[in-house]
Amino acid sequence: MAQELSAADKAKAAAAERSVEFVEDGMRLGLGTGSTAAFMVRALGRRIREEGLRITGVPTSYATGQLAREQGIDVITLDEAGWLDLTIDGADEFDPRLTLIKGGGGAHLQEKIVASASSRMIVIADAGKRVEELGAFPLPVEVLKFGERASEALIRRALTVLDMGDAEITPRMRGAERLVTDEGNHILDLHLGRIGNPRALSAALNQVPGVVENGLFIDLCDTVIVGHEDGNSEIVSAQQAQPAAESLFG
Ligand SMILES: O=C(CO)[C@H](O)[C@H](O)COP(=O)(O)O
Repeated sequence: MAQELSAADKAKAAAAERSVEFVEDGMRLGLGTGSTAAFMVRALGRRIREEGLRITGVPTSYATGQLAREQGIDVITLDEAGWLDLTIDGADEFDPRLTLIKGGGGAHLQEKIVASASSRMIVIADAGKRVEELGAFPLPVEVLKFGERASEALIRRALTVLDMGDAEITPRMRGAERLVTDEGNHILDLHLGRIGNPRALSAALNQVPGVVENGLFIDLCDTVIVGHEDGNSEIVSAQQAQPAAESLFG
């Protein structure tokens, strides 16, 4: 017997189900990571089994890759795909410009590379992820293990220059151990409260030697599908959206 979904999962499932309506036969897809993205991967699996949908998928984490294979998706690497038609992923926060904080699941590095190699990025989220200003959710920064304390000190200096010097910085843990990302790195979470200028912050963080990537996604997402607990979903478009692939260098 199918298990009854919690209210929160109903909202995630509603967004995920709507998102796979954007998927067409033959597409090369970026497959996001997290609990909402997992609903999307399962919904794709259903379309493959029921409609014979043919797609190839590039997962953004080891976990998503495993689930995608179980669902019958033809999994390839990003380098094999070369270019992606669409990436569908979750997010931890999105603001009215559809700037995102991602990386709650520790996968934002691969997620950002995949989204940046896609013609389009659609985010699926429950309504609780919608904010007027980013920053209540801690901003993940992936750092090399080598010289991590030195990198953290420079991150602190960058935050101070940007008037956020008081922010707490905490190491991402998994139980009693440091979380190690799929790329073998650590994550530092920045507890900022509010991020006045995401672009300046992202640029400053990525200047620090040892920082691999931060969890701000700027001008990458053009559409958010918000799922609601009653099973309905709503499409939110950015006022000034750019195709994902054009956002970095025009
Ligand atoms: O960025 C992510 C993983 O790195 C996730 O997409 C984000 O954390 C949202 O996860 P969930 O759908 O479980 O709330």
